[in-house]
Amino acid sequence: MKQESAAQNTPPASPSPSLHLQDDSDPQALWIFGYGSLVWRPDFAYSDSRVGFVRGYSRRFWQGDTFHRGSDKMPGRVVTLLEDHEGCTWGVAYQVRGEQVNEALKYLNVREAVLGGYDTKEVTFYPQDSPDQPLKALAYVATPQNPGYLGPAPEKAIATQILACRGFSGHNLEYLLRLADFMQLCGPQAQDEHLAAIVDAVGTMLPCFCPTEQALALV
Ligand SMILES: N[C@@H](CCC(=O)N[C@@H](CS)C(=O)NCC(=O)O)C(=O)O
Repeated sequence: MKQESAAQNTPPASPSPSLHLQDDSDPQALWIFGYGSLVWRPDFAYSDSRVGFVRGYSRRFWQGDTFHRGSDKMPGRVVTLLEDHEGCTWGVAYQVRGEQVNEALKYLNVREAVLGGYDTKEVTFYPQDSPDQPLKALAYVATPQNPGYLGPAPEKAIATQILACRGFSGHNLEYLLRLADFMQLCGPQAQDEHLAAIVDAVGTMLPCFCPTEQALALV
């Protein structure tokens, strides 16, 4: 999906991201952008949510995961954001307010940073229903410097890895298919060729891995 070059806000790391990301309309509010498991399992209290996208980033299954969707011996693959001037990544932004802000940040620090190797980054989020009114949001991004980063691989190899891995939050295939389901719901304007190629590769390999009824039991 071609996008005009996005002005990318890359703020310095901030120990209190909410100071940089306050919602002008509600200083107590903070928006958190989810583009992977946060899309279907935020698991923190929030006051509002919007489907939409961020420009200047592409989603990639380039982060290893040895806890939620994999193990030390067989790391799974989960998503991160890659800076890409022509990129556009769809997801969900959640608004947290008042007490919810610290609760969400404490929870996500453990889930994303401590257990997942993600770091926080300020992004500009465009709500699907009002792209002319973008919002500042906090995103959790796994950079190449984090120890769990796996980097690029052919989509077929990524599919093979996903089919073989599971962790404390479930099978890696569930992670892939729930994200693919979300993208279907976003409509035809939401494209993710990387995700679609991995889903296609899984579809061609799944019958070789196990009969359909066993495959359905995986997720
Ligand atoms: N930060 C991305 C990716 C988050 C993600 O998938 N993180 C993993 C940590 S490795 C996770 O929370 N997994 C929980 C699960 O797989 O259910 C997002 O905003 O959704």
